[in-house]
Amino acid sequence: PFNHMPNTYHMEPSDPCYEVCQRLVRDMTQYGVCVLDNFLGREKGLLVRNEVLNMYRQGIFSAGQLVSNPKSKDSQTVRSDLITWIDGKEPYCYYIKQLITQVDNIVLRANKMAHNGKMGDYFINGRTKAMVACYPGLGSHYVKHVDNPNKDGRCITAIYYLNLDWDVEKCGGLLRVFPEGTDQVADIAPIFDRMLFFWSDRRNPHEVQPAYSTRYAITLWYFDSQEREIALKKYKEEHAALLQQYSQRK
Ligand SMILES: Cn1c(O)c(C(=O)NCC(=O)O)c(=O)c2ccccc21
Ligand SMILES: [Mn+2]
Repeated sequence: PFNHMPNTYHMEPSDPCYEVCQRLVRDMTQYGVCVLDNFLGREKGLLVRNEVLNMYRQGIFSAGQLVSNPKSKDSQTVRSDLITWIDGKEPYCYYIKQLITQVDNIVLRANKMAHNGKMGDYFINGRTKAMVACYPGLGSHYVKHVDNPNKDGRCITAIYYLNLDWDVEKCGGLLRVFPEGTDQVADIAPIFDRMLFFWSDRRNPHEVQPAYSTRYAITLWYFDSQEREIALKKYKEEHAALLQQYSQRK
């Protein structure tokens, strides 16, 4: 979806997104994580938040995974995250689509302006749909994991948080990142209008700690063109082999 961007992209320092893109390149290169606060500004942030709340009220979110709570004897299940995937063309996602376009522009420009024309040695040429996630409180959480442990093509995770007046002491829901190669952890509160980027691979295991208020976020995963191409090829070969086996069954 990026062909609308001219290839030879030259960024004017006057361009408002210039310093944001510089920040992104610098932080990703140095830490592999980048936090940008007041990303859209309050007014636009609230418009995006309202769209997500309306989606939730309309029951558009599919039932999240049920995590049976091993600790409780009555095997009560703690409902975990609720998610829905959108491409932004849906009628009720006008402002979410604007957010997505804004993030696309920044990631693309950052990728192009990085020293050797690539950020983190990736060439970004696509992304997933947007995953809108809701943790319905009640201790719902997400266990420690790596987004892309096996080279499925995703190189950058981009998360936009929508939670007004979020107090981690009261509400929990902290994102804890365990950057590879250090004992230091990065604790990121899912506060309103905060944009977060991090490398999707094994460099950044992370967990969502139990949330006690409703916690909303919108996630985009950006693809490295080469890694994605190889992953798709492998996927097609595995698929063909499975069909072959199946068609030969007695
Ligand atoms: C709901 N949710 C997630 O919240 C995260 C995740 O890491 N979130 C980090 C965060 O919200 O701060 C995920 O990585 C994830 C992956 C697949 C399906 C659902 C998922
Ligand atoms: Mn994750």
